[in-house]
Parts: sequence; structure tokens; C-alpha cells
Amino acid sequence: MKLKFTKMHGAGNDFIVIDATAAPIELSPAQWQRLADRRFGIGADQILVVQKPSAEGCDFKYRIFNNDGSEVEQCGNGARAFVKFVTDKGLTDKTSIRVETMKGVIAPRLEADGSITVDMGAPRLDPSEVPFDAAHLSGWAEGDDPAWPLEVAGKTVFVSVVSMGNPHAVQVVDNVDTAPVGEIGPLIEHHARFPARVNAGFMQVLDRHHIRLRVHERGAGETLACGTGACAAVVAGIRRGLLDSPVRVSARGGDLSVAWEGLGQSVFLSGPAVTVFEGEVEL
Ligand SMILES: N[C@@H](CCC[C@H](N)C(=O)O)C(=O)O
Repeated sequence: MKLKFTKMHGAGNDFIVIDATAAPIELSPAQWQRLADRRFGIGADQILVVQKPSAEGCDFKYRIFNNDGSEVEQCGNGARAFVKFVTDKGLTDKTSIRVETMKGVIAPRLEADGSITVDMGAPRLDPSEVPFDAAHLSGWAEGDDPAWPLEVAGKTVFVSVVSMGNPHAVQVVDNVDTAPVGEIGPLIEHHARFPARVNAGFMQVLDRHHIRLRVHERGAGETLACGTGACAAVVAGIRRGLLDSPVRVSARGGDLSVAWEGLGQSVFLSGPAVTVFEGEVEL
């Protein structure tokens, strides 16, 4: 069987995008993994599958798979790639789209200048919703944003835990270039206190409206940018009193912009979405 695909990226976070609006596609985790493999497949951080919606009031549904074959709840950079894909393919002529994901509805908007802004919904900060096992530590109350101590490789690091639909643990570092992303990122991802694993963010604050960020992504390793990671870092930075909205987030693959007005409010993410090439692959 041959499968048509589009290769895209958002600030270097790269995707295989598949149009499954005419017929749903179901592959095994091993098959998703193979497609995303950079040597034996096309290569990508994530695979995005565009489908017809099942929820009322939505225009599309999209499913997201990490390059380890696991299906995940949310992808910020993917949401922008998704909008460019459905617009370029003529699957919709709307500029405001409602999209069903595994964890709720997101609302991307195509701006007049061609840029894409995504309403990612409100962050969830209760550790149990991340999920983060905080039972051994002090209690949590809405309004608190403790940086939770986490034992990693014999040291204590302090992480803010944030759900953007998917789980994030964000720590502040002096310099992202020398931060031990490759060493402790995987250990945080698989830490026993994160029962669903976690995306591990390392944020350097440059000023109150500008950070640098590296993210070791759950199920994909370090990527050149992570959209939900950028949202989680800005939420954590604002909650810790280090940042003010809007914030420019400089990742290794490019810049994103995040705006958040506080508790209960949606996080808005903007940034680039680029088509690289189209192709067909034998499954
Ligand atoms: N690259 C993404 C996040 C993709 C999912 C993540 N690896 C997870 O497992 O939660 C983004 O731009 O948000």
C-alpha cells in the first residue's frame, strides 16, 4: 500500500502530515515509528493525521504520534502545520478552525499576513492533572506554583509542572547551551513521579519578554522547538514572577511567540509553519 504525505516543519520541529479525511488510517506503533525513522523511513519528530471530526462544532480531528510510535494529546507546532496543510490542500476555506484533539478542542486562526495563531486552551496546573505524583510533597492549592523538587541522577532539580493537554516539567537554567539536556532530559522523561512520562523543558530567562528554551520531548528526544513546551515555559515563568506576557521564545530552530493573561485564560501560540516537500511512501 502506498501512502501520500507532506513533510512540514514549525521552527525546525518536523512533521509528516497525512490526509485521512477520505478514509481513516490505522497503523501499529511499529509502523508509525518506521515512517518517522530518519534512516529507514521519511524522518520526523511527529506524525500528524488529519481526519473528519467526530465532535459536534469541530471542522477536523487530528491525531498526533511521536516518533517512538506513541499517540499523544497535543502538539503546538503541529497545530500550525495542520492549519497550513488543510488550507493549502483546499480542505477548508475557513480562517478560524476548530480542531478536535485527543485532549480537547483547539482553535487555530490564520492571520491576514499568513501567520498562524493557536488558542491552546488554558494550562492545567494541578499536579494530578499533569499527571505528577506530588503525594510525598506538600499539598497543592489553586494559586500555588511551587517549583517541585525532583531527585535526578543524585541531584535535586526544581521543576514547574504544567499540562498543556500534554505533560511538561520546566526548570530554569543559567545557560541553555551548557544545560545538561541530553543527560537529564531522558531521566526526567521517565521519572517515576510522572506516570505518563513528561516533556522536560530547560528555560533561560534573557529578560521579562524573552527566553531561550530547549526541550527534551517525551517520545521524540530533543527537538529544535516544542510549541507546547514554549507555552508551558512561559506559563511557568509568569507564575514564578520572572516573565510578563507576551514572551518571545527562542528555540534552536527559530522563534515562537506566546501570550498568556493568567489563571483560567487560554495560552496563545504563534510561529512559522513551512512545507518542505511532498511524497509517497510504500508501507
Ligand atoms: N512538538 C510538540 C509536542 C509533541 C508531543 C510531545 N512530544 C509529547 O509527547 O507530549 C509541540 O510542538 O508541542
